[in-house]
Amino acid sequence: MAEALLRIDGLSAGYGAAVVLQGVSLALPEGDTLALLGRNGTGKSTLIDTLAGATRQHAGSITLGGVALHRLPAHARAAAGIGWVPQERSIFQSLSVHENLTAVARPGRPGSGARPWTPERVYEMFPRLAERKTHLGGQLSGGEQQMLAVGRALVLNPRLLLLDEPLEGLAPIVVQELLHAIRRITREEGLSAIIVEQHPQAILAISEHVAVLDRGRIVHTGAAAQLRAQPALLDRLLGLARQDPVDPQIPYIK
Ligand SMILES: Nc1ncnc2c1ncn2[C@@H]1O[C@H](COP(=O)(O)OP(=O)(O)OP(=O)(O)O)[C@@H](O)[C@H]1O
Repeated sequence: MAEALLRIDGLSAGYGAAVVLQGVSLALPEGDTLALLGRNGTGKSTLIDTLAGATRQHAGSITLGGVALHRLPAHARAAAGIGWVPQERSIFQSLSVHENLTAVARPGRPGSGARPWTPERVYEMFPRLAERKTHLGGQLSGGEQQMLAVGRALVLNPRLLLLDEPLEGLAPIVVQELLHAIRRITREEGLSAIIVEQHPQAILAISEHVAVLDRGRIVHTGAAAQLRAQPALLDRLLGLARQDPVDPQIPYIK
């Protein structure tokens, strides 16, 4: 891929002495979205967490816009351009929605040309959050907490958004709302993203690229549209029995 924003080379990482990811190499061009797929326990969250600096890296390099991310501690990675929405959402339960956003907001990136993300822009994207500005994080529904987690990552004005199972456990109507928002953020606003999801069709529909992990190694990379058009291959890569329909309850974005 030409002009990669993110480049991962020979990455091995895990927890303590345990190595989960082995020899992972990937590249992502600026403005594109990568769907990161794989069965349960294959290392998807470990890869996202490693980009955010929350695991132990044993080997390899990660560069973001030419900056050697792997040399930076976790707390410095937001300033380097990582906007992380972890699987457990991690919003501040005892702060209001507005305080959650203002507590972490950073100014836009000079020279990026992109309209900076502010709490007000997050409210435009998620009107439900605007209505609940003064509510505490802990009082929100699961869907609202996820919207707030995405909003908190956006106000960091990142170069790369990392979304770990953003649709997990949400009602179909909220899934649809979030999918539309994620598509706006990545397609219309052009923010680069890596999205881990258990609902492959939904996420392939809004991604340019796909990578599939199996037992900590990349077993497939390519165009998301191409894999989406090959359900048998997709099922095989995800270890699904052929007769299992892929996420039938999720309304897809066409
Ligand atoms: N904090 C941790 N300490 C030790 N091992 C862990 C930790 N988190 C995950 N693992 C192990 O790392 C491996 C990969 O887990 P990971 O969560 O990255 O998989 P995943 O593909 O994201 O799966 P899922 O879809 O279930 O979230 C698993 O064997 C898991 O048990």
